[in-house]
Amino acid sequence: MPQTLKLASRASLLTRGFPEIWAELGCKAPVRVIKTHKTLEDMPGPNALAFFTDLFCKRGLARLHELQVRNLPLYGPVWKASFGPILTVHVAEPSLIEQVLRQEGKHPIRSDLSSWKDYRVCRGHAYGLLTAEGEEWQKIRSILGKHMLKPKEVESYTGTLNGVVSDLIRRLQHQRSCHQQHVVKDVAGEFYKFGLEGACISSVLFDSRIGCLEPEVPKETETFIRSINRMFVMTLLTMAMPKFLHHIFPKPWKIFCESWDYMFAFGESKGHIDKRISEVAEKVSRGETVEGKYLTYYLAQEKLSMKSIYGNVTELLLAGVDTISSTLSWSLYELSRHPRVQAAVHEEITGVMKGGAVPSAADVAQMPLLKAVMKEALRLYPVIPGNARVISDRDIQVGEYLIPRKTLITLCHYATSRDARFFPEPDSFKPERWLQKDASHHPYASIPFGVGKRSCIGRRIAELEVHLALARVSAGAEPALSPEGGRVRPMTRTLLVPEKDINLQFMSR
Ligand code: HEM
Repeated sequence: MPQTLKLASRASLLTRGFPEIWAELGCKAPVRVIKTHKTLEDMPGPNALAFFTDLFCKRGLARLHELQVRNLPLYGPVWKASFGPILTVHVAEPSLIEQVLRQEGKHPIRSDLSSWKDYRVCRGHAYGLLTAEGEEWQKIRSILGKHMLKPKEVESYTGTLNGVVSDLIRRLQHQRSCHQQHVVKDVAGEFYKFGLEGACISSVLFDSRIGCLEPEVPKETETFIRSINRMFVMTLLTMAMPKFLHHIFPKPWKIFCESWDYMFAFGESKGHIDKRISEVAEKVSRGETVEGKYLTYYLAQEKLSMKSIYGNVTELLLAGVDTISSTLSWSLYELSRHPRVQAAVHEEITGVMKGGAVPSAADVAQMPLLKAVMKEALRLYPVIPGNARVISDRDIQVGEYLIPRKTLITLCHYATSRDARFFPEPDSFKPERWLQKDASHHPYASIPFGVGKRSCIGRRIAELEVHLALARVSAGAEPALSPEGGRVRPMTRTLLVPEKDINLQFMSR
């Protein structure tokens, strides 16, 4: 009974107002509505020991995305869990994710507990757009946003990107010619190199090529990609470990720092940035017009310090590699498993690219099914399965809970994008669902690029890059699962990536 009363009083609306005073003044008493909320204490969730056991003893770190799906029916759409020293509130309902994002404020914070930031502080490196906060973030965002978010600006990268796609096609042809059954092993590995060479990376950032897609891949490219992988593996581990454990078990933090060291050194030591900036400065001083678009140049134009430019370039390099690779790998993997969809996509592409081997951005705009393939791949395999927000200046209401300021809030995108209420047959690859107007698609159920001020700044470049590559690869060859390849599932490595190699057979059309 006391418990019932307690709950009733929490959930009820209390009205008070000293009516006699208002009556004396000849007015009607205002109704003051005081809404009470549930607190963190009332929130359900796995106990710390169970969660810890799940994470460290049952390969839970790699299955974090699955835990989202498992916990939703157990605890409801909002639950709390301790991730090492960090208490995090999980939100797994689109309307509540929307509620969080609508309250994120002027300078949204993704996570203020990141080991990424600790590393930068430790080494004296500057923050880039991914890690910067407040006014600093706003400044970089508005410089880069001018060139990365405007459709017309992004379209102008088409030629450069198509050049990189041509190299990718040559590289895939070379790889498959080395195999009797035309199999390309570990396509994600190939698309890593494509990501690194592509879009904002070498061409767009440096306006020069770095040879990732040559038959002989430069050693430093391989090391750079390996460093990204190792850094992502160590990110969750170093965040989940309380800081004092870094001294007792130093290896994860050491590997984490060494990986970042290499990534920072990559841009600097190769001299791309300095070389390009001084070339441009010389041209400007001679009164010549500067051609070629690359983001480093714009950052330098705005008089950002070299330290800040290195920080940004390193983070942009990083942001464009796994994301592009995973999206392309899953798209082709699912097309290989669904020959009927593949045939329809091929018909669409050849209908638009009549006779022409290289599509333009305008051509891609006429390929709704191809674009739906990318959307569906990102719904099933969102590269960032659980994004985060920290609202630092005030408590916010999320559903029936009042979340104290500075709480880490995990947005469970993997769970919402596999929720049958919003996507019937949620585990099936059905790109056509994006072509129908369906009221059940809540706009926040599948948001692979995030929404709002802090959403992915590379979205338009990434979409163009993936669409151009998918169109060319699908036009020229028929991807199929390699005879020995089985089902490939996703795993969390901070980002969602294929658990094992995806090996695809490419038969010429
Ligand atoms: C399919 C590919 C991609 C996906 C799915 C993706 C997804 C995301 C997501 C979910 C975020 C976090 C958004 C948020 O917190 O609300 C993000 C942020 C970001 N992405 Fe991407 N991304 C992709 C490709 C790229 C590329 C190619 C670049 C580089 C050109 C890039 C650069 C960034 C940057 C710099 C941020 C941080 C933005 C900020 O904090 O203001 N992304 N991305």
